[in-house]
Amino acid sequence: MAANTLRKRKIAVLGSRSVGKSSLVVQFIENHFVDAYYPTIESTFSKGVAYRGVEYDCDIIDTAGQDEYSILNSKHAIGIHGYVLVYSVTSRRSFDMIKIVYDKIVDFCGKNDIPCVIVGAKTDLQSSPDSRQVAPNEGEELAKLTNAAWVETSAKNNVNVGKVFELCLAEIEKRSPSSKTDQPEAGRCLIM
Ligand SMILES: Nc1nc2c(ncn2[C@@H]2O[C@H](COP(=O)(O)OP(=O)(O)OP(=O)(O)O)[C@@H](O)[C@H]2O)c(=O)[nH]1
Repeated sequence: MAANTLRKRKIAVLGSRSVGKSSLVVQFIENHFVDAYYPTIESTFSKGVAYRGVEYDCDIIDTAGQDEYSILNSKHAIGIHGYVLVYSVTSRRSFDMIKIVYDKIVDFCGKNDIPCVIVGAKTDLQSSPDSRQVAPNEGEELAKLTNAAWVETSAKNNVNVGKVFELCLAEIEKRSPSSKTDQPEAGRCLIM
């Protein structure tokens, strides 16, 4: 029982509407791709993920799409160990939203080293001319700026989907003061 709770990790998936957050999560959890678009309200999925020989019990929270005016829901900051921030490589606007969402998380958590993975989704669409609006090096640059990991994916073709969550666990674990705790930083009380 204690061993299980030690390895519980909560990951929130955030980003603009329709960038492919649910498709990424559904492909990861259920191994299939949904072509239709159903706007998400919020869903939580659980899955065991092995990382470096350790099995983590991950809760993955698929959120409703954000825009610049959305207020960060405290449920998506308190008790969250790591973030997956998704943009579509076919949407410059969704890429610009990543920094806005990241800054909201930083403001909410009161610290600027947040375990996160920035994901450029829908790479299978880049083959049609002019459809790619965000170059890979822009994603990499943003990841450097935010001290995050970065990867491009296609939920449709199941490219790099598992890697997203492995990278997220890596970002969480490298900041973890001790593998003996399951309390995320944002969930702790700070007595001033
Ligand atoms: N070609 C392609 N289409 C994708 C991919 N991922 C998602 N889509 C499509 O993009 C649309 C939106 O995908 P969703 O996964 O619902 O997007 P979302 O970010 O969860 O949307 P919200 O719930 O509104 O925030 C759907 O029609 C998906 O089929 C992908 O990797 N490739």
